[in-house]
Amino acid sequence: MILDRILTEKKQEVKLAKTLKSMTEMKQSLAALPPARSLVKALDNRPAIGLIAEIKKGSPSKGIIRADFDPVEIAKVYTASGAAAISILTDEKFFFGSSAYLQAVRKVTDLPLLRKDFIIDPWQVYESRCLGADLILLIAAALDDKMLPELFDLATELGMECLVEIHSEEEYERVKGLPLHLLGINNRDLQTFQTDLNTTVNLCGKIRDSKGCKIVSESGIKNGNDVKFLKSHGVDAVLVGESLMREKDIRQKVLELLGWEGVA
Ligand SMILES: O=P(O)(O)OC[C@@H](O)[C@@H](O)c1c[nH]c2ccccc12
Repeated sequence: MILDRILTEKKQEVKLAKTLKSMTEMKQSLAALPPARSLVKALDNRPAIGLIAEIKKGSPSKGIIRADFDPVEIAKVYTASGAAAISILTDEKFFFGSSAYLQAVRKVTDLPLLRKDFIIDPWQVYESRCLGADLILLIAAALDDKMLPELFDLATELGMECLVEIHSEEEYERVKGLPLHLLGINNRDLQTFQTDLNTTVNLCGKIRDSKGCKIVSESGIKNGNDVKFLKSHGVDAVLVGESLMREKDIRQKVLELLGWEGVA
């Protein structure tokens, strides 16, 4: 499965990266950073559903999604159009991303930034904070029951929030003991790459009563109707990449997703 291939590569990548920059060095530079921004607070402060707009050049299943790709310009449009946060893919090998995109975007927006990568090692949590991330993604399927809480606690200690991603009820059972603030439900099946918004609907029903955390529906969200549908099932925010990246007029698409069509 693709996730196994990605994780094998990621382990190698982190091993090499650790030889180039030490954890001690990163710890020292943390003190100079401004505090991380809270996505939970940003979502609390808005009446409508929150949009986490993703900067995504490509993916393993689709190849290059947006050839004319300028992450800084895209971030400016997202910021000016009402996104609640920006997600930035930093994985190079499979998602055509870069840490440099995150650093560049940090300079042009005050929105919370989610570092979207395969975080499997504490070293990457420090690195994320140093790059300017406010939140990190933790994928339940990529982490065992020892590493998941360890990375979660470390991120919290560094002032960041975690978006904990699940795809099934079994995974929910594994993560529900954490002090979750943001629970991501990935509509994409990583074996088949198919997306099905009912993944969110089905899991939402089970999670809603037992948890006071924000629910973020991720992947395969194509238009304003999809967002309305998810909202009607109690979702607090949506994470959208591809359908924004395929648009010429990104601002218009953000407004459509947020249900403000015609406002601009
Ligand atoms: O491009 P989409 O279908 O709108 O999906 C965005 C986002 O959910 C997706 O990029 C994603 C969700 N979880 C991930 C984990 C790793 C890499 C990527 C992802």
